[in-house]
Amino acid sequence: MQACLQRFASSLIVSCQPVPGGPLDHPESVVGFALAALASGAKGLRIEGVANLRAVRTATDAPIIGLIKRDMDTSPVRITPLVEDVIALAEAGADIIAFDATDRVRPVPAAELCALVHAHGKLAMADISTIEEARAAIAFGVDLVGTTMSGYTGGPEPTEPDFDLLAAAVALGHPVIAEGRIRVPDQAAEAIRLGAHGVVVGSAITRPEHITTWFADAIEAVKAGEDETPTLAFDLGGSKTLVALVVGGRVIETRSEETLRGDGAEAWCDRVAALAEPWRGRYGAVGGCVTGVVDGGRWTALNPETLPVPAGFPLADALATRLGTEVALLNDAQAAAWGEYRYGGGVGRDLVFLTISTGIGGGVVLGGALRIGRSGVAGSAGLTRLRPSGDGGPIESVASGRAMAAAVKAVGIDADAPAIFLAAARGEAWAVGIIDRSADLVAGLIGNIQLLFDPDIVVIGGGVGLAEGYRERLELRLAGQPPLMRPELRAAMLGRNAGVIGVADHARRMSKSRGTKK
Ligand SMILES: CC(=O)N[C@H](C=O)[C@@H](O)[C@H](O)[C@H](O)COP(=O)(O)O
Repeated sequence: MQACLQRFASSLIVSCQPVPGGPLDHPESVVGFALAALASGAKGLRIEGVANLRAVRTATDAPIIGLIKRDMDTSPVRITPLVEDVIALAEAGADIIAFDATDRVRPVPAAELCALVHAHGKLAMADISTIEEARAAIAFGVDLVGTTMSGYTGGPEPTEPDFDLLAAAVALGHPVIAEGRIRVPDQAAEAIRLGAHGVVVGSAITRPEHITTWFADAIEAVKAGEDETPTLAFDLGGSKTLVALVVGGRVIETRSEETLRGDGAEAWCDRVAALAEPWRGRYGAVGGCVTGVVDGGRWTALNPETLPVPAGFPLADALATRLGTEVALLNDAQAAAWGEYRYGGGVGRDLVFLTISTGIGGGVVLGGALRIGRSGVAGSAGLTRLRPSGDGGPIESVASGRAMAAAVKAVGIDADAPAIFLAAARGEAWAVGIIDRSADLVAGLIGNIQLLFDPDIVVIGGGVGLAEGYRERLELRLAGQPPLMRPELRAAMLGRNAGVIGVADHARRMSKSRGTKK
């Protein structure tokens, strides 16, 4: 059966699920969608319902993920909840059987469904919504994990795919299928870049009703006066260069590639322009955020280890020449702070944003304004020291993901930050100790930030900041503060896109204010 997995490795799987009750909801259409998809590059299919599955099975021997959806009064679980569903799918010819493996009230334990799938000689795919569910499913033996259920277990439905969950699941070292809200080719490509074993696309290929609504809504929004012209935004970081088309708080398309550290600033600017080239003519304002300080259009490294930017590089001019328009620039953490303030975890509140990631950065938004500072370094929390120099350096050099990895390497353990968190979740003392040390320092930093700015909230982002158990560690350490000085922590909501969303909004504002200046 493992050969079946290989047949769609790094490939597209098309979910052929018509809108229930819609004009295309019958087996003939499902077979039509399936054959059209396979004729055009898809390597696998995802099919709902026994009648559809039987019809498609007769038409092709391509790998099929089968599922049955049910709406039950007793459980919110919809995808293949029952023993009889697994049996029916196996008999109808599914190669892989997908079932909801979310941690919710359910008629049959997910582990039992998994065992039953295996007993029928089929592969088991767990549709999960959190990294804990992924871990649990792998532990009880599933062959594949899918990000299918992320965003569908309560609360408002997101519009973007959950690539943070995908990356975290891939790090578990088990095959992962990227599924849910993948609507444009660049998102499918990004999922593969992040290490997905396969990418399931459904609505954007086989639900004309949904696709039509996306177009119609966009047109209606223009009629209603909302500006739907995309803004071009980019985020040039130490490991990745991301360009995006952004409308309001939505990223509608992205392209990205690795930042080649040795190439130098002129080449990094060339790459931004090359990545944005296919979108020429589609965007209005242009904004970009970068690791390091931007002051008066010039760019300087804050920490050359992140990216060796030459001091005072004329970034605004270099980009304006390549893109043929003015480019509004921000430091990446400041841009993310603004994004979280406008559209994410701290809309409209006085906030300090802290990203605890490879490095540690931050941004301050007070009274509705992003504080850039005299030289552009406002919010650079990772560079602060809790004691005068000579004590082992800035907080970032002890508490960041990179520092944590370096500290364990010094004692002979080879583990990056995600691996350290995994080891801590298994209860390994060395890993718990290193995370605690980081949380001690960052909690001290947050306590000081609260006293300096007294913000409504402190928004925590970054791979380390959002890793399992980290914010709880911070809360625990801050719980003893007197109520007046106790920070209110919030999780960042925009993930990897916070920078481009924030700087796009900043760019729109800058271009409007240029337009109104006579
Ligand atoms: C949450 C849930 O019930 N998802 C279902 C799972 O089979 C389908 O309705 C989705 O269409 C499928 O996951 C593909 O996603 P998208 O249509 O966004 O490309």
